[in-house]
Amino acid sequence: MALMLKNARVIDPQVGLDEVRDILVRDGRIVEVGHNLTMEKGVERDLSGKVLVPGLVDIHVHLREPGGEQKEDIASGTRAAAHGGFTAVCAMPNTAPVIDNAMGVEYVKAVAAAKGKARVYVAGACSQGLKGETLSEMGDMVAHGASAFTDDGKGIQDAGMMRRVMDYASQFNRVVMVHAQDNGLVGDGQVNEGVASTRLGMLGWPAEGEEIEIARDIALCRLTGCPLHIQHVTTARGLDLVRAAKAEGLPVTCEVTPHHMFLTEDAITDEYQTCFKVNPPLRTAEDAAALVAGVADGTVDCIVTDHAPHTDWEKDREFELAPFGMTGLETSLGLVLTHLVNEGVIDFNRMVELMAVNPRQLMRDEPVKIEAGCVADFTVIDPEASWTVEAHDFYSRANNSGFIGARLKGRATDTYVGGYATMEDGVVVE
Ligand SMILES: NC(=O)N[C@@H](CC(=O)O)C(=O)O
Ligand SMILES: [Zn+2]
Ligand SMILES: [Zn+2]
Repeated sequence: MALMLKNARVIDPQVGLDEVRDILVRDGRIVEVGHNLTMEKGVERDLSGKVLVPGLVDIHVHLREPGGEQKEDIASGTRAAAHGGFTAVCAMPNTAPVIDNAMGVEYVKAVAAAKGKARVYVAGACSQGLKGETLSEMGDMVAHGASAFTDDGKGIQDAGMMRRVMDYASQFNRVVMVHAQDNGLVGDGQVNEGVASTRLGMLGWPAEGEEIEIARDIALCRLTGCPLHIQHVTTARGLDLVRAAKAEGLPVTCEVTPHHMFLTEDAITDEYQTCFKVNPPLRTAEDAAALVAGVADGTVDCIVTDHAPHTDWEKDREFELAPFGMTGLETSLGLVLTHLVNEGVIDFNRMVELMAVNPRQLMRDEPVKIEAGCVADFTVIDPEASWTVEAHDFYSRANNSGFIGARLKGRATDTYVGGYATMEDGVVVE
């Protein structure tokens, strides 16, 4: 099938493009990028006033299938992705059962191929059952299509075990993505340790509970040479550690989430809103500002959502008993456009690097460039659309966003995966 996308402002830093262009697609790939293109037969769309970029990729998403389908499943989670403008996501392995062997990888891939509305990269666990004790079947998982490794949700407590994970993983050209959490320091921490934990009278989660593991894993990266990706960095000093590692030339990358950039510990009031209970916790305004600065100066490699859906009945209870996590797929782009691009903190080119180019590279996938021959994965953005985040608009099965009611400017209107629309005019295509 042929597809003609006309008159969008096409932005792609990989090919130095920021101009109005037409794009002709056939059989899932770009055939031509130019002016006044024509075709004989196919679907034509006029995208005047819209911005078209390489399809956005979120490499930190909890799709919850298998085992957590009451929160989300691969069908609903990838619909939320398409609705948020994402053409691909990386599914975290902390499901039930844990994705720690080839069969699990094959299962997620098969369901995604049958029911998904986005490409799904599968991250395999580093350790069996996320227990941090015995290596998972990494080689077998890579042979069956695993794109990266992580024990997300859990920090690997033992440094020797972490060293074995990195030694072993380094032979497969896959990145080890780490959830930096020292259990001895974090314990039953609920919120950031300091003003928030004192004010709310809850157990604190110190910044050091994250920073010490970041420092340790950077040292192990130096020892093993294994590419290391720090997940959801939340503190100024944690980001400084990554900055120094990069300056040293180590293969270290990192990600930040919109909620850690645009919300702080001050959001949690004496109403104890569980939608703000996330792992790692919301930090101080100074930390959030440092993350934004890192996004602007190049220290941060990717913006990810850590989309962590939960049911209303799990979240609607005492703060200490509610699970950690908030959703993000359907608010991420709007938040980044509103708070970073529209404010002039970053431009569209940098946004594309953070949300499309670098994530694909970390998944060891081929680049998607807006040039002939490349895969036709696109995100189309209306930069002028003003909208309010409302739970009833979500395609996700879950409502646990910390941004309900936020006024945003800019959103995805159309999403294309392999030349097929997964969202058109804001509606997910069935
Ligand atoms: N981020 C969270 O608060 N929760 C995640 C786990 C994780 O990403 O560490 C989850 O699986 O719910
Ligand atoms: Zn995590
Ligand atoms: Zn996560």
